[in-house]
Amino acid sequence: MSESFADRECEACTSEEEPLTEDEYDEYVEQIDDGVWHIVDGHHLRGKYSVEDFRDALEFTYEIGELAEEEWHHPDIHLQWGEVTVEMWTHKIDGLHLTDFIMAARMDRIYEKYAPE
Ligand SMILES: C[C@H](O)[C@H](O)[C@H]1CNC2=NC(N)=NC(=O)C2=N1
Repeated sequence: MSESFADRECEACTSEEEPLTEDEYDEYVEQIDDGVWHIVDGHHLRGKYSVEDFRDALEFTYEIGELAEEEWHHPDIHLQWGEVTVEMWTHKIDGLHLTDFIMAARMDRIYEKYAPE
């Protein structure tokens, strides 16, 4: 079985790289296709996570932030009672990179302990 995206290393990207093509991101999104993530305008990933309340949203957001700092790859995060919405793309190339999908898979792994019963 191919290595899961959550276990892959984030690849540092350079501004010389091109954003992923539609064929590439349609293939990659299958690896994280869990009802959370969708591709928006071929430009970024949007993930909507349901959580119990505001406290869980805050704690989940903090853990995502720590991951972003570790990997030096940062999402936009919208935090509200019971839901955290994440938007992920690579600023340097103004589009999607493999790293964005790896980060999404890592966030899904963090989410496992925040998913409501
Ligand atoms: C200077 C530049 O912002 C940094 O190299 C990092 C910071 N975090 C980042 N996060 C994301 N999503 N894309 C980037 O290109 C990026 N670049």
